[in-house]
Amino acid sequence: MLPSDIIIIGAGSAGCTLAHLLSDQHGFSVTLIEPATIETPQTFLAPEIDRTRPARWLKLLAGPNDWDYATVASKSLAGRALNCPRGRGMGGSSRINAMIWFPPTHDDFKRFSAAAADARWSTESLRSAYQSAERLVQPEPARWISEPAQRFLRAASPLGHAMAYPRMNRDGRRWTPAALLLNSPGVQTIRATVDRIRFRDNRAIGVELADGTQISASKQVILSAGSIASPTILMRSGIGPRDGLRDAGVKAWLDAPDVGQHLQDHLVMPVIFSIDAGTRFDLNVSPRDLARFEVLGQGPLTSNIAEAGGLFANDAIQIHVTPTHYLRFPQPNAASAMTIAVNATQPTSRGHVAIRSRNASDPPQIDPNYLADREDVETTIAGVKLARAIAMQLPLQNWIGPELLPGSKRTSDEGIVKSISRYAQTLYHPVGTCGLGRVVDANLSVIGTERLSVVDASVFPEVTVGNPNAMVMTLATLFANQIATSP
Ligand SMILES: Cc1cc2nc3c(=O)[nH]c(=O)nc-3n(C[C@H](O)[C@H](O)[C@H](O)COP(=O)(O)OP(=O)(O)OC[C@H]3O[C@@H](n4cnc5c(N)ncnc54)[C@H](O)[C@@H]3O)c2cc1C
Repeated sequence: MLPSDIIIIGAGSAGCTLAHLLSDQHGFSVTLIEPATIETPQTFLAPEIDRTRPARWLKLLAGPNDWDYATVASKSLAGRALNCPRGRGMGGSSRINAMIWFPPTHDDFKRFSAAAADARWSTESLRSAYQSAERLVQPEPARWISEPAQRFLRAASPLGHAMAYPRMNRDGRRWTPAALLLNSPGVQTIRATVDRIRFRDNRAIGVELADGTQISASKQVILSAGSIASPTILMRSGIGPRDGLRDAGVKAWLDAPDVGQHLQDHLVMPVIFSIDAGTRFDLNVSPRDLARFEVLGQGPLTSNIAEAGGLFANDAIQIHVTPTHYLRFPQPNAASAMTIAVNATQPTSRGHVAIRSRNASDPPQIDPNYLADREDVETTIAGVKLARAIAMQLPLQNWIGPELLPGSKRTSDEGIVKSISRYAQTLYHPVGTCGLGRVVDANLSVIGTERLSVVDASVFPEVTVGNPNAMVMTLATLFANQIATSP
């Protein structure tokens, strides 16, 4: 096989966007490497409808489209280990995510600018890259909003910036950046798992797949395997914290202590209220609603569940509202409920990702170190109180039922903390493990190497205030422009 100009590892949000831009707009030949989904006789049939209908996205988790990682057990979470889903297959985490399109804020851009310390990363350049990404995605406004979310929007508007979230959908159906590759003759896709990156001296020359096959690139290798896998591929390639790598049986040729460090994630606490069974959200829709969806792309099946929310308390708290019991839906016996879920937008706790061995099929150690910093606990408590305050506003107050979680008896801060430690969940936004200014420079090149870049959520210097996917695609767009104009 002739080497292409560029190898991209991982066909997720960043990888698909990059492959499209580098090939179709800038004329590079690209080899894109993405593992096949794990299909078993039991899981083979379900995913197609689950992938199409937004309301069924929770059904995709822990199935063939999910790497289905878990975090280490955490003391601050009452000894719980959390599921850590990551998308697998074309589209990556966009393939299984909640589809919320949340434009990065000006403060997000400022944080990236400061970390890059380079004129090409001005807030104006980032905004322009965002606008290009938005033109690719063409996010859709919500096509249907449940009654709980409608009431939330009216109740919460006086208290902050409440909104119905735009979606990464087309005609009311899930859309992922993998669709950008449907007419990309310059992109050759290989369905395989990358084991490691190959080097000549410190210059990346290609990759080795898990089956031992070697593939070469003549110009560049780009790592876009996401916040969990990208640092582990670097580590298996001998780039990472020397001591940690030695313990895993890998000799570090480049001691890079920050690889895998600074893991940051949004931890979400669901505040759950009972609602009347008549307004219960159900996946078993009527034939009429099924037809509405199939023919018009309208109706309850277009709900992404996390329909609305917004930023509150000077952007310190984000809210996601679902017309469901956050912890039980889509189980058929889940109580009729709505959830006002809250999270600190800029958590200060940091964790890490590490490899346990040299074996690519060994799941990594993931420790987000949630709530290690007291400030994150305080902000989450404030979020729970805010959710309760919103539930007391009209038109929710005279409609909503009793609080199920934390429960109206848990009024003290200690009581709320107990509930947070037992019930808080990942909001699925891990970032920062190959951080800009720490592991990669303003070219997104791995510091100490040549012709190797990381472009995905792992390079975020800080997590975005809102949901990160729009920023991931912004980064890919900025990088594609940089590479096309570099000598
Ligand atoms: C359940 C869920 C819900 C979410 N909801 C939202 C939301 O509503 N809005 C939002 O903005 N964000 C959301 N996110 C987060 C968002 O989807 C991610 O931040 C974003 O997709 C990350 O993009 P990425 O390119 O960094 O990584 P990914 O999209 O995860 O792509 C990484 C790719 O690399 C591949 N890969 C991994 N290892 C290897 C290997 N060894 N060899 C080859 N390929 C490999 C993976 O299979 C994957 O396809 C959600 C995430 C999840 C999991």
